[in-house]
Amino acid sequence: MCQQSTVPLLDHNIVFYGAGSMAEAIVRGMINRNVVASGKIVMLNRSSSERLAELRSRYGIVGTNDPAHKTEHLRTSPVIVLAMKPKDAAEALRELGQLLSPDQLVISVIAGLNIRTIQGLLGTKQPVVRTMPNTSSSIGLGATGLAFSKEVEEQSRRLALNIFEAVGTTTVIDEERMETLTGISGSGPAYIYYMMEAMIAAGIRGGLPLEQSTELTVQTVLGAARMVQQTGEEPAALRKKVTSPNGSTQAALEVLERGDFFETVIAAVNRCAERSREMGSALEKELS
Ligand SMILES: NC(=O)C1=CN([C@@H]2O[C@H](COP(=O)(O)OP(=O)(O)OC[C@H]3O[C@@H](n4cnc5c(N)ncnc54)[C@H](O)[C@@H]3O)[C@@H](O)[C@H]2O)C=CC1
Ligand SMILES: O=C(O)[C@@H]1CCC=N1
Repeated sequence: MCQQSTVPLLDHNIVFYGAGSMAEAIVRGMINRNVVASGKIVMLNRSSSERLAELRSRYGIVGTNDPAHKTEHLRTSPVIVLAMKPKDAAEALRELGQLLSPDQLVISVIAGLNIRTIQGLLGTKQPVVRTMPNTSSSIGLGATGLAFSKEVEEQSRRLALNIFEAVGTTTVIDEERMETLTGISGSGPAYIYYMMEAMIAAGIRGGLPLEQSTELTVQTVLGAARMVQQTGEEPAALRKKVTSPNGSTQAALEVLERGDFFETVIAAVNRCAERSREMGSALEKELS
């Protein structure tokens, strides 16, 4: 299921446990889209007060790393978003499990960490939504995959979908496919940026100023994505329309083929998925 829609204002407090890039991307998107009043967003970060001050002034959110406030928010907020790195998750979840009551919804954005492990580390059969968003959520163009534990009731399911629909599209999948999805849309923006870096560099090496090379690259990527979206044509069909027989595009694509571009991208997606599983397994070991 893929959809994008405007949603009603959330009336819940929502705690972001970990206030890094991904948490900020979602918060920024939610505030931009007026999904929730900024005063209802609480961001907890382990170390840096500077980071929290920056987020408070940028978005008007409530940010704290005071232990008593943190405990109070974690105890009482109906929705808690786990947004720390996988390496920090086990400790945080063990601590969190002591504080939760059964109706609090836990939403995780952590790569590789599966629902069974989340519940195991919490030590409770908490309703859990496992998600994989991406940083484009910050401009409302995210793509988020979601899987639900069986404890998640319809209302909470809707709530989680509302949060991520507000910052882009949502795709509900079987949890077993979450690593593949991570390889495509979770990490995918980085591959596109890498391709853009190379195109910009090529423009500069060919004598274009940085600004022009960047503008041409950005518009090209944007236009290509929109063409696929708006024409409904397959990327391969659109590619063929650019490629005149024996022309310049064909010559360029032959170079990409010689570099095994297609299979290299697939190998990158697969390796990303495998790495997510490795991170998940490391966390699963914390259970024993
Ligand atoms: N950056 C991305 O594009 C995406 C990231 N993710 C997932 O999001 C999670 C966060 O990633 P980033 O935001 O990139 O990392 P980050 O390193 O920017 O942010 C994580 C933050 O969590 C804080 N933290 C760690 N342990 C904590 C604790 N016990 N209490 C409070 N705060 C704590 C850290 O101080 C840090 O500021 C990861 O698990 C990653 O797998 C998912 C999708 C995309
Ligand atoms: O690199 C990572 O592990 C995270 C997961 C998806 C995007 N960034």
